[in-house]
Amino acid sequence: MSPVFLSFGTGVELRFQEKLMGGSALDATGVPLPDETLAAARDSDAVLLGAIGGYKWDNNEKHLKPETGLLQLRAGLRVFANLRPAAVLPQLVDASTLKKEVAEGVDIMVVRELTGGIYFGKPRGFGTNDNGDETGFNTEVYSASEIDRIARVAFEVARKRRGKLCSVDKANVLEASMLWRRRVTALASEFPDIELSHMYVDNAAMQLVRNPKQFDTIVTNNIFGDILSDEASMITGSIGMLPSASVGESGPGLFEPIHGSAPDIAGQDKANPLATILSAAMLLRYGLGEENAAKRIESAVTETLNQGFRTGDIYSPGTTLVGCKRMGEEVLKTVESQKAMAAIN
Ligand SMILES: NC(=O)c1ccc[n+]([C@@H]2O[C@H](COP(=O)([O-])OP(=O)(O)OC[C@H]3O[C@@H](n4cnc5c(N)ncnc54)[C@H](O)[C@@H]3O)[C@@H](O)[C@H]2O)c1
Ligand SMILES: CC(C)[C@H](C(=O)O)[C@@H](O)C(=O)O
Ligand SMILES: [Mg+2]
Repeated sequence: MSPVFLSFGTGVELRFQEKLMGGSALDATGVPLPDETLAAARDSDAVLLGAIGGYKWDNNEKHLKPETGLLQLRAGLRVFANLRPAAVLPQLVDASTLKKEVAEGVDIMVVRELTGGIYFGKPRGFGTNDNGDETGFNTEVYSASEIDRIARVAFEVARKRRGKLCSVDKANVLEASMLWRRRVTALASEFPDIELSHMYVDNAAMQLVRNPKQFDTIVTNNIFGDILSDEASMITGSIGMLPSASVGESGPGLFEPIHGSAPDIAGQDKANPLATILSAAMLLRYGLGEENAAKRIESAVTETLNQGFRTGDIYSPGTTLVGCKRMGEEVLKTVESQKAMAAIN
């Protein structure tokens, strides 16, 4: 596709290129992440990713799965730090499955390690044990430097928030977690202003629904971060609300909703587009340093919710049920009217 230019009304002009990955890339090229896509992503200032996956490719061999393409993209861009904010918007308290007094005011940032751990550790594969029984195996492995770099990001993130960092691990059982806890604890002396705590992941999963307000910033490994961020999303009302930003030491960041392709509702105009729209806001903020443009998108989302528009996943009585397309159009309308207001003032 040829580049598309978009004027943003804040003095920001973006040039877009669309590239295939995941199932669409598999169908068109036979691989989930074509070289051309990775090269274009590396050559960009930031990458916005649509959710991948679907039943059609679920039984593919591992190297031909859409998910493998996503892991290759994350690794290829070296975006080891995945920020997943889960904040309960006042307009959506009623959409939370938790009681109002538990959900109200929750504002958590999950800092998930994204390019290491069991997702990438070797050895992995299938085999046969001494009894002739088939096995499947993966390896949870972290190096000290991988832990240090994600912990540093998390301490810095906590510093810009409420100064509390909870490191989540399984150090009562797993060696990789024992090293994790030791390194995070050692780093704490560089951040004396941050209140560091540690929690086992099983307890953290429970505490997130018991009393989520106790959390400010959470730092954890790849797989625990995957699971806990989905859990945290439900406190906010829906996984359809949660954006994410993945960043590395240099190079473009990767911005994507935390949800998947929602194949159970595909083609029904039901999906909530706000997680993706809010990922675009994160792209502007963290990827391009365009804070004003990011705020403009976020306030358009807030305003659209204030006007009462809701997709099915965040619907509550008294609000207006709309589909995915209409929700997107309403956000766009709000951006346009804010742009017009800004031009008048
Ligand atoms: N980053 C990604 O691209 C990503 C993330 C998670 C899962 N996946 C892939 O997506 C596919 C489906 O996985 P899954 O069903 O476990 O997870 P999913 O996140 O796609 O869906 C889980 C549930 O949440 C609902 N949901 C998700 N996004 C929604 C939205 N925007 N609005 C309303 N409801 C929404 C779905 O309808 C479903 O009931 C799989 O192939 C999986 O590998 C991709
Ligand atoms: C699709 C899958 C590879 C991915 C992950 O496990 O990281 C997804 O669940 C996510 O949370 O982005
Ligand atoms: Mg996930």
